[in-house]
Amino acid sequence: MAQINPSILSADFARLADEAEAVRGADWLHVDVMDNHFVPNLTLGVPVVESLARATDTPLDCHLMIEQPDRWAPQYVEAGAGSVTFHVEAAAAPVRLAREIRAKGARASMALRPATPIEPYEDLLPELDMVLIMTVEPGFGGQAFLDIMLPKIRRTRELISKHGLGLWLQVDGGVAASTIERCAEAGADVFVAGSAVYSADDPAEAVRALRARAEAATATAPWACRH
Ligand SMILES: O=C(CO)[C@H](O)[C@H](O)COP(=O)(O)O
Repeated sequence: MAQINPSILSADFARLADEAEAVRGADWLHVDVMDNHFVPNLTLGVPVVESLARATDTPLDCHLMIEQPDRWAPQYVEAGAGSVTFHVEAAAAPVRLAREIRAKGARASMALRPATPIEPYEDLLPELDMVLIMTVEPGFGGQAFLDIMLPKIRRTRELISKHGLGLWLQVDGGVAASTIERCAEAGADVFVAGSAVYSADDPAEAVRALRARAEAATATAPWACRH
């Protein structure tokens, strides 16, 4: 089943509880944590995640675009995140970090910037619950989808299948009605969408429409019935 995770980067930060409610029916709420070091933008931190976790029933998928994720990621699990994604480019000890996130009770996920290949990290896959392939340079919403990431999505899906793993494959950046089918056909099954959801008149309906497109595109894919 395709999962749609609206990114609150495109939401009104003064009304986060209402904006979470506006996408009721979404699989997860994608929370972009940026530190103005790993990426040139600054968003929110642990206290906001704690408040948001109390304010919504939708599980939180925290994407840490920060330096020193080894130090900070466990705190996001304690704050209530159900899934925590760290960037492998920033992690000092990714295996230890993934194990710590899982041991604390959350799903562990590794993100790759557009210029980072998946192949060097093949041996890490069994330690993870999800891989996030960035389809824009991380830092800002509303950017154009990078088509040149499609081969990396395909390659990552091949490696997941080769190892017989059930981990999810998430894409983030420029995901919209015009791009989601290509991502799904390439092997993605979890889709982050910010502007495409929050700029819609009815964000909950935008989530349903994106999910229908992704599911139609992957109906015949053998990996698409894992969850
Ligand atoms: O991680 C991100 C940016 O670094 C955002 O989640 C992403 O860009 C979503 O926004 P949009 O769907 O508008 O591209």
